[in-house]
Amino acid sequence: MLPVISGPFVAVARKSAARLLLAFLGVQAAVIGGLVLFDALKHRRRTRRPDFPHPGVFDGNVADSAVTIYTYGEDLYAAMLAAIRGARTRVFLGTFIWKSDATGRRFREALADAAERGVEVFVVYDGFANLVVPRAFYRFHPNIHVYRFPVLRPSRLFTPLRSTGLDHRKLLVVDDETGFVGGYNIGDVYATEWRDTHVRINGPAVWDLRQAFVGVWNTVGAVPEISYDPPRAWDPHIRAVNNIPAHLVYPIRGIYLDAINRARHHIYITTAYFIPDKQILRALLAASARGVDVRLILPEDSNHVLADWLSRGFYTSLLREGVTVLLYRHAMIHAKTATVDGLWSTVGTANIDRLSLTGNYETNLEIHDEAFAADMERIFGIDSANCRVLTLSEWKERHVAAPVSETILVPLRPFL
Ligand SMILES: O=P(O)(O)OC[C@H](O)CO
Repeated sequence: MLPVISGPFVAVARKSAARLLLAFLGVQAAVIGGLVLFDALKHRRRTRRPDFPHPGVFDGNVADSAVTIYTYGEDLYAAMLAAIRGARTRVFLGTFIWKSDATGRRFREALADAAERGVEVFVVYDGFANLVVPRAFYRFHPNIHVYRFPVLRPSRLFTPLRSTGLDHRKLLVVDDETGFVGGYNIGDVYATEWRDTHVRINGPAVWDLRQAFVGVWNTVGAVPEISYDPPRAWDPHIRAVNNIPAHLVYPIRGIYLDAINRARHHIYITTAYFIPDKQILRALLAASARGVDVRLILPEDSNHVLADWLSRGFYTSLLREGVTVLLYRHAMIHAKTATVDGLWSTVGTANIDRLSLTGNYETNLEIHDEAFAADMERIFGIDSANCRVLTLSEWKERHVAAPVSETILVPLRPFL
């Protein structure tokens, strides 16, 4: 029989554990403060060049739908605004970030003009992501139906934490004929200073994006309810895959895992924030170990210092297993894309981190088409030319404070 430990021993043990935890949290806070300060100082010397490569606009077809890939904000926004200005019946727009700058105003005005001429307009934007934007900016034309995704929902106190996500999607659907989805939020900085990827669809596959918008609109109780529209086709070559926290479904993580585990030749991933969970990391390492050419494009310095440091905590195991880590330089790369074996592609709103893969509302396209994958790989090649290849020997020589900081930040991985 095990001895029963109780009384003063338990109290002392509890006190020591609490002290240790507090000390660790203090060290963690100090490390984060130090990194933020270090980053701010580095920021002054960091060169951001507007002349980073713009891979261009790529037109093609997937099954019966026309698909265009955009890789530069100004080109994309021009196409989105043209679609809104040409709308005849209905516009659905969802965005995570909507800045109150010139670009933000252009979208607001185009939507107001559409509503003025009788087009039904539905808008969703995320409350948390736009906390810093004055509320007055979101005073829309009175005929526009608006849903501000709430920062706090009291009803969520009675539902599982995992069902409370942010709306991280960037979606536009016009007249059920034209749809857009990808990494671009709405704002000036994204128009010219960030490298990102978005896709436009014309044709039957737009139904998927319509359903992505309408399904969540109705699920969260936005008004008025939008009627269901049955699909005109069901094409396995292109489909939208939706994370819907309210339904506790997160299939985007699943399509990534399946595609990585199926890879035989190569995996090319571009992601703004790389904080994979154990299974995604293991799948990538296993692919590399079986001879698959695994390449990751990540920002050398993103706009989130903490995300960068958490990401760096994975570099040693990636490099040891032969994964090629390509660090995008002199501009932020915000794309969320991947191709596998020149056959499978995904483009969407989900980063490879927990927030996206197990937390937020997200929409990714999953595309099985060689010509589309070839265009995506052309883009990957152009982006690679703007990257620095990180080597294991260089990584091992980083300042001794770096691995210590990376280790101290490990417990934060599940939160980002
Ligand atoms: O959450 P994302 O991927 O849309 O990125 C947003 C930017 O980080 C804004 O700071």
